[in-house]
Amino acid sequence: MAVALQQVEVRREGRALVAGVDWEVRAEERWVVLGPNGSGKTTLLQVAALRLLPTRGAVRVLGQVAGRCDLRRARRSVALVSAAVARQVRPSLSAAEVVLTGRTGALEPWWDRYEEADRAQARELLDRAGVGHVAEQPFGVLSEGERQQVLLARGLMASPGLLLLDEPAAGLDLGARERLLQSLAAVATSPTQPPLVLVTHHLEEIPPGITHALLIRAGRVVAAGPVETVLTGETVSACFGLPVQVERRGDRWGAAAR
Ligand SMILES: Nc1ncnc2c1ncn2[C@@H]1O[C@H](COP(=O)(O)OP(=O)(O)OP(=O)(O)O)[C@@H](O)[C@H]1O
Repeated sequence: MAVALQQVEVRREGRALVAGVDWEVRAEERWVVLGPNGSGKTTLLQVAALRLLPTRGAVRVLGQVAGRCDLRRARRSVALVSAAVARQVRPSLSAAEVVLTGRTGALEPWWDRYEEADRAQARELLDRAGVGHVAEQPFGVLSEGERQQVLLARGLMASPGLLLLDEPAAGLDLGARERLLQSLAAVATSPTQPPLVLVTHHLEEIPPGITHALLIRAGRVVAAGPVETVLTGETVSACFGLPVQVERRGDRWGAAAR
């Protein structure tokens, strides 16, 4: 079991941001977490990333029990790709350095020593994502689409046991989104890659290979399970609070108001 949450609750300023969450992610599963703005998706991802301890409930990630393990060590096996990570990166670092430092989750190349094999792996990850040509460019000048590919490569560089992505396709144009979804699908469909959890607002941003979905509204789980049973008009309407029609076209999803 990669993630096991039992009755997890996170309270801030007297308010429950998430409550009563039971959720299990197995090694072979690839999850999408969907929900409206402010429903608690990022909070839940932070808990699964061992970056946030819940106020109540039990959290076990990759065999480590939160509150009973060395969190700094345990966190190293969980890669988190998010806008918060992107903001921490020094803009003058090259794309290749951003990926390379992902090996240990460092923010500066001088924090660690790297072998030639590490540098080669960073280059290969960028090539595989189709952004090898920006390897020597400063991260700060990259387009949003290139940046997301670099951040995904950085996450994979750590050879994580769990890969968590918070809204990776937000703000991307159609082409950049489709290229990122291709990279994500390659990870999601590979049996040698770790379990993956991807947070999004849009069914159109679900990459091929996603097997399970968790729908959350106002901090509570509306539905969780295999995509075929969870991504229906009824549950997605309940989650977003408006009547929507859900469509599946091949290995892609879509939704529109009814
Ligand atoms: N540290 C905090 N203190 C108080 N409230 C917080 C804190 N962090 C988050 N919140 C609130 O918790 C709620 C859930 O936030 P969260 O970021 O988890 O939602 P989300 O589903 O990821 O939202 P979005 O889709 O808009 O990114 C929001 O109402 C937010 O304002």
